[in-house]
Parts: sequence; structure tokens; C-alpha cells
Amino acid sequence: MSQERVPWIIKYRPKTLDEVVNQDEAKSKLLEWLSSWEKGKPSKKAALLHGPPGCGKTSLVEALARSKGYQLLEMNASDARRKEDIERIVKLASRSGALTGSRKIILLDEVDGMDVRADTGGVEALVEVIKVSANPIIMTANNPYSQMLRPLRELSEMIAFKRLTPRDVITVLKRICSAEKLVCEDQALDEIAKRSEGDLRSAINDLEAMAGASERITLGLVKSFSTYRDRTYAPYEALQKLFNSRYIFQAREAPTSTDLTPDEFMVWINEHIPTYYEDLEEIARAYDALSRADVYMGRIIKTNSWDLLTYALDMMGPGVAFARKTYRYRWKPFKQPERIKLMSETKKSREIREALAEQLASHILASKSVVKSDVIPFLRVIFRSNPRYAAKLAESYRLPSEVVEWLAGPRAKDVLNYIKKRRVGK
Ligand SMILES: Nc1ncnc2c1ncn2[C@@H]1O[C@H](COP(=O)(O)OP(=O)(O)OP(=O)(O)O)[C@@H](O)[C@H]1O
Repeated sequence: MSQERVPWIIKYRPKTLDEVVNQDEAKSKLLEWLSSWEKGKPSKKAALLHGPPGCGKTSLVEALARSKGYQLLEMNASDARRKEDIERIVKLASRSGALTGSRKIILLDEVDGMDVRADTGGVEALVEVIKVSANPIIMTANNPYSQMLRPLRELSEMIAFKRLTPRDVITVLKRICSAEKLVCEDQALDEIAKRSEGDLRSAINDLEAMAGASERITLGLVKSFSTYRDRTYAPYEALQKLFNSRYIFQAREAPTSTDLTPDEFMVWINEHIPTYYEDLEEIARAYDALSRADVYMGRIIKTNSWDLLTYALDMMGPGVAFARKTYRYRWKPFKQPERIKLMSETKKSREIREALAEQLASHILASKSVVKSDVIPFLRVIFRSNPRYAAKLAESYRLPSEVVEWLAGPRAKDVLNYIKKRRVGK
């Protein structure tokens, strides 16, 4: 009988929570969140585990389910292309817990790989499922900060995973070497760990491939084997890379090593220049370089001249990084920029303003920007000071109640009452 070989990344998956290395903070946050579920008072309906590839997100959920006696229903979100797939699979799973008596955790891997074109509606379907789910839903993502995942972020406990250090990677590789009775030079393990850049999955795969080629793993063998991989970084990691780069080429790579577009990444740099630099002169020089990058980006977008991108990248990468006077590695807590947070918090309000401007522009034959700057501010004053007259305006322009509420703010109730009275009176 042929014996089927189990890949090492499956064979050596952590079986217990203790075997998941160097993710203690994520572990305790996840345990806390799950216990809030068990008490019937979940702090957030879902959990979104995020971090670089191969750092233990899926492994931790599997170990958690095993240790706490949950049945784990796993689904790769990027396989579920359409709204119906998500609804069918997850809805079923999220409702049946109470009937069968077995407790379930639903794990949706790689939600950032979901097909997000507007017509697929996957994210919206997932949001609805999370709201009604009777079982805890855990999602994983490498990059949780894209605009399309915003509705999921709002409903989820965000749990960050660290990139593993070379030492963590070596610990696990040594465990595997001894279980497989593999002779491996220390320097060879160091090299595999260095090349993996914290991705334990790729390190284990490399080790397995090399073990298939030779019984003894030497530094020479490693060097002849693997090549460095192109990696995608989370924005805060790319910022560490950028600000702490020793060489120009490192600073240059940083802006394109994330899933963000160069102008989105500029928002992150813009917010964090004062986080990283303390010296005023360094701050001024860094902003000067960034403003030049901004000028190039503006030109690129206006005239579609993408050949200028290289100059923009030079300015936002090396330009910002080498604004420093002397090199010193500094670790800084880079967070999601306030501007991005604010933009998402005010998204609804901006959408209403935009729609109202469009509607009024055609009524009063003015441009949308004139309506926004010269008409809407006055309407807001009228709606907040004269509800009776506001009701008349709302009726004649057929404004939906959402718009009335936005214009009238604290006086919305009064305006809506007058509208009702007018309708009854007719
Ligand atoms: N922190 C860790 N401790 C122990 N083993 C780990 C750890 N992280 C990863 N591994 C090993 O690497 C393999 C891949 O890990 P896992 O699937 O958990 O990564 P992930 O973070 O979910 O990655 P991705 O984002 O690519 O899905 C696992 O099979 C496991 O053997």
C-alpha cells in the first residue's frame, strides 16, 4: 500500500496553544474574546486576525478549537466568489449550533482575497451573516486595512499578529529536524530563517524541499537552493522598513512593498513623519521630500504620465528616510492614520452631501461645487433655525428623511413633524 506523504506544514502544525510560538498577545486577546462569546456577551460579533503570512493565524484558531472542544468549520473566503456562496455555507453553519448541540467556530481564511467587485456583494453578505450568527466567526487577513473591508473591521475584534523573528523560526525548524532525524548545520538554519523573513510556512517548505535533496543540510546547500521571495508587508511594517532603512534601495522598495497604492501609502508616511523623527530639522526635510513626491503624484494623475512614478517613489522613499542626520534604529508604534479613520467615519456624511449637491445642482442650475460651498451651508442654517420653513423646502425638493436629518441635526424631529403635518393637511 502506498503511504501518502503529509507535507510538513500540516504534519507539524501546532496541536496545542502552547506550541504556537511568540504570539502571546494575540492568544490572550483571542481567548478573552471567545470567553465573552461563551458568556453570551461578545464584545464584538466577529474577530479579524491580521498579520503577515505564515505567522500562525490559522494555526492558533485550530489549536484553540481543539483545546476548547469546538468543532471548526473552515472555509477559504477567496474561494467563495459570490454572495450566494457565502450566504449558503456560512449561514447554515452559523445557525445550526444550537440544534446539534456541538459548539462551532467558523473560520474564514483570507477575507482580503475575496472577490470584491461591486456586483458580487461578498462583503455585504458576510456582514449580514456576522450580525445574525449564533456561533463565533473568526476571519483572517494579511491586509485588513483596505477600504472594502471597512464594514468587517467595524464589526470585528481586531487582533494583530507579529511577524515571527528568525529566532522563532529557528526554534520550530530545530523541533522538526530532531523529529525527522535530520542533520542540519546551525548556519544553514540561520540562512533559511533569514530568507523566510518571518514566514514560517515558507521556511518549513524550504526545509522539507532541501531534506528531499540531501540527508545533510549545509549552508552551501541552502545557498544553492532558495532565492529571496518578494513579500507584501502590512503598512506599519513597510513604514518600519522605510524609516529604518540603511540603504537607498531598501527605502526605495518600501513604498511598493504593501498592498496600498503609492498615494495611499503617502498618507501613512505623512502622518508618521513626526512619530519617527524628533528633530525639527529632520521633520522639515522629510516633509519637504514628501511634498515633492506629492507634486509628482499630482502630475501623474492629472496627465497620466506614469513614467514620473519613479521620481515620486524616490522622494517618498529615500527622500523621507534620508532626511535623518544620523542613523539609529528606532522602533516606533505606527498606527492607522487619523485621516483614514476620519474619512471612514465621515463616509456616510460625505455621501449624503454629495448626493444632495447633485440633486440641487440640477434644480437650481449651478455646479455641484457651488452648491456645496454656497448653498448647503445656508440650508443647514435654515434647517436648524426655522423647521417650519425647512419642512416646506424639504417637501418641494422631495428630500429623503436621511437628508433632512443630516441637514437639521438636533432639530430633525421638528422638521419631520412639520413635514408630517403638511402632508396630513393636504
Ligand atoms: N506562531 C507559530 N507557531 C508555530 N508554528 C507556526 C506558527 N506560525 C506558523 N506556523 C507554521 O507555519 C504553517 C503556516 O501557518 P498558518 O497557516 O497558521 O499561517 P497564517 O498566519 O494563517 O498564514 P496566512 O496568512 O498565509 O494564511 C503552519 O502549518 C505551522 O506549522
